Amino acid sequence: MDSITVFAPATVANVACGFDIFGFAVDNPGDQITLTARDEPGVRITDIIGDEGRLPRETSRNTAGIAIQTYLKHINRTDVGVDIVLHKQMPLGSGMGSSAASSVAGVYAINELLGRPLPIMKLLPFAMEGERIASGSAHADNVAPSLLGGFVVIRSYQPLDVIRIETPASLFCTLVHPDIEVNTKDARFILKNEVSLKNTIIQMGNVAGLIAGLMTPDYDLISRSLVDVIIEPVRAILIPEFNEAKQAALDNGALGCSISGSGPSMFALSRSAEIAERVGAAMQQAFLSVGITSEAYVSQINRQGPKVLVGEQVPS
Ligand SMILES: Nc1ncnc2c1ncn2[C@@H]1O[C@H](COP(=O)(O)OP(=O)(O)OP(=O)(O)O)[C@@H](O)[C@H]1O
Ligand SMILES: N[C@@H](CCO)C(=O)O
Repeated sequence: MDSITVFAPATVANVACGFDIFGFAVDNPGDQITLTARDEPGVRITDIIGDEGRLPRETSRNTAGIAIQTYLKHINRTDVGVDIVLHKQMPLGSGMGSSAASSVAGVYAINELLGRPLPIMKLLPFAMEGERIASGSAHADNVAPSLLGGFVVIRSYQPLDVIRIETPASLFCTLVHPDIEVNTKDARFILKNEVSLKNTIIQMGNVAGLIAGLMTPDYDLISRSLVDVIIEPVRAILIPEFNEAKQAALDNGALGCSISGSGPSMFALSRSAEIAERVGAAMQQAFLSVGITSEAYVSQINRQGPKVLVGEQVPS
C-alpha cells in the first residue's frame, strides 16, 4: 500500500470535573489526512485544505507532522518518505480537539501504512507530542479518546496510565461551537495554580460519581456529577453567554453542560438523541440572542476512534 486516507474524530476534553484526565470522542466533526509514500526520505506537508492558510506548513510545527516525525524516529524508520495532505474539517481554537484530531489522524495513518508495527495504544505518546507544540502542554485528554475511541480516563501521566470506560448506549452528546476562538495556551494561562481543599473534595466526589454513573449506568448520578467547581468558574468569562447557554441546555433536559476542552465550544450530555437535538437548538438560540452564530453537532459517544477511509486497514 502506498497511500492511505484516515479520519480522526473531534473530542470533548475535561467533561466538566475531569480537567486533563477525562475525554470522549464524538462522531463528527474531525480531521482527515492522506499520506502518500515517496522514495526520498523525510516527512513533508504538501497541502492543507480548509485552514484558510493559518496552519504551519513546516512539518515540525504542525501537530500531524510532528506526531509522524517522532513516531518514525522511535521505530527507527527515518528512511521512510511520506507526503501529507491535511483536510482540516474543524475550526482551530475550538475546544473540540482540533490539534489532537490532526496528530491522531497522522500517527494512526503512518502506522497503518507501514503495516502496523506498533499496537494502537503505543501511538499515544507521539500524538501527545503534537499537543505539546499546539498548547505548550502534552495533555492527553483529547488525543487519547480520539485515538482509542470511547470515554477515556488518564489516571496518570507519569507513567502514562489510560483507561477506557464503558458508557451507556443511549447517552448522547450535544457539542455547540460558537463562532469565536479561544486559544488553549491562553485558556491554560489564566488558571490558578492553587485550589482550596474544599473545592478539591467537591471535585473528587464528582470525578468518582461521574465514573460510577457512567459504568452503572445511573443517569441521575451522571447528572449530579457533571459539575466543575475549579476550572469552569475561571474560564466561563472567555465564552460570551456561557451561563445563558448552559441554563438553556439544563432547561431543555440535558443531564449536564459545561465547557468542551478549553472552549469556546460547550457540550451537554442527554439521555436520548431527541433531547440532545432540542438542547443543541436551545444553546444555539442563546448564542444567537447576542448575535453569535454557532454550529451544533449531536452524536453518541464514538467508540471507534480513527477510521481508514481510503486504503487498507491492517487486520487486528
Ligand atoms: N494540524 C493542526 N491543527 C490544528 N492546530 C494546529 C495544527 N498544527 C499546529 N497547530 C497549532 O495549534 C494551535 C491550535 O491549538 P488549540 O489547542 O488552541 O486549538 P484546538 O486544538 O482546537 O483546541 P482544543 O484542544 O481546546 O480543542 C494553533 O496555534 C495552531 O497553529
Ligand atoms: N485539558 C485541556 C484540553 C484542551 O482542549 C485544557 O482544558 O486545557
